[in-house]
Amino acid sequence: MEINSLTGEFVCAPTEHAFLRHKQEQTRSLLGFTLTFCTVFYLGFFATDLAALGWGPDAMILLAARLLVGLTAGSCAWLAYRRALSVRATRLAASLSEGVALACFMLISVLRPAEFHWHAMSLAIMLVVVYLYIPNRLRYASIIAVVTTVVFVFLADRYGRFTPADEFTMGMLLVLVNTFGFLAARRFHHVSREEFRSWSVLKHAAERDHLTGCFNRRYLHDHLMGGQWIDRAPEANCLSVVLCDIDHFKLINDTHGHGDGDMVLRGFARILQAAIRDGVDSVVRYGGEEFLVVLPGTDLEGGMRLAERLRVTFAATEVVSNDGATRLKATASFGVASVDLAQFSFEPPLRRLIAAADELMYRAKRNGRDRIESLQLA
Ligand SMILES: Nc1nc2c(ncn2[C@@H]2O[C@H](COP(=O)(O)OP(=O)(O)OP(=O)(O)O)[C@@H](O)[C@H]2O)c(=O)[nH]1
Repeated sequence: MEINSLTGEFVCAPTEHAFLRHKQEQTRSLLGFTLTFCTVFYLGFFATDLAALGWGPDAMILLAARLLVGLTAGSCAWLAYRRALSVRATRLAASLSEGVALACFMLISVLRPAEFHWHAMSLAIMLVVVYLYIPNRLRYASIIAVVTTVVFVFLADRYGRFTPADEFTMGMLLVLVNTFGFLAARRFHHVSREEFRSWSVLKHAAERDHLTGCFNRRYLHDHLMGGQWIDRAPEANCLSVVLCDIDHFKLINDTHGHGDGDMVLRGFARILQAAIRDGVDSVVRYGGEEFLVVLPGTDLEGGMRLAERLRVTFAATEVVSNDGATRLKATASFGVASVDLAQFSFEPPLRRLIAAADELMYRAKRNGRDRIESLQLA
């Protein structure tokens, strides 16, 4: 999870995407709040246009410009609050509001040329808001801020009444604001990603089994038992589970040692994880050498097909021992239970399915091991 020191983003695109999705709710509400705040102030500052220009055609032009900013930023704020905007749409709303507000600011500066000193200070404050308060990608915020600064300096040179010393001071001020804004924003992006990295490590440690990388019992109880498996397949009309247990595992431990036993466990877990659908199915280390596979949207036939594939693959797989000298082979027994969710009145179904699959798995053991027993729950 490396972070790019210039952009403040994760180098790995899927990690960056996961981070943005994780933060999206917070980003949307921050965007809504900041744009509302900016809209109120932008409109309120019409009072300064009146003070400078009085009621007249120029003041009316600026009123129209300020209303346009209010309309754009206000609509984007409303969308951010009310609609589940995507990451891309949120950035577009931020960039659009910034672009319109800064373009109107240029118009204000040109129509009030006597106050370019004040405009330079106002621009400095607006750039801080662009870099730090309106949530946007750092590279977009930087481009908007730098382009605005260049246009403003050009207009100040053309319409402002500056001495060369004033012009130099204003240029230095704007360079300072852009540099400070960029560095502070980059630091903020970096820190929030570091937080996400720590959170991900803790989450992984809390939910996963250290030896095999499969989900642990805590995850099963906290996330799957409560019915959250449905989030992974909202359209599912059936649910299956496969409970699998390595045969005579104690013998492997006793013959080859716990280290080699661990290698067999890891090898089995790898086969299970490679066989499931990413983001839909879950593999849980249920006990010592017992694993549970939860399959939302898979019927009994699908569950049995998967179990057969797992059985054959594991039986054919040789696990190399820790010292590389021995090739270990093992088999596993499987219990497959399935339920048609439309016909099932017991809540929650997963608990019942696991109990049934456990019974079936022990039946497979009694009937000779390296086999599958299955049942459709009525
Ligand atoms: N190496 C290793 N062994 C474990 C781990 N967790 C549990 N075990 C061992 O797994 C073995 C399970 O043995 P049993 O429950 O008797 O089952 P079995 O020998 O597989 O026999 P059947 O299930 O009836 O085929 C025990 O010896 C446990 O000590 C682990 O993380 N690593």
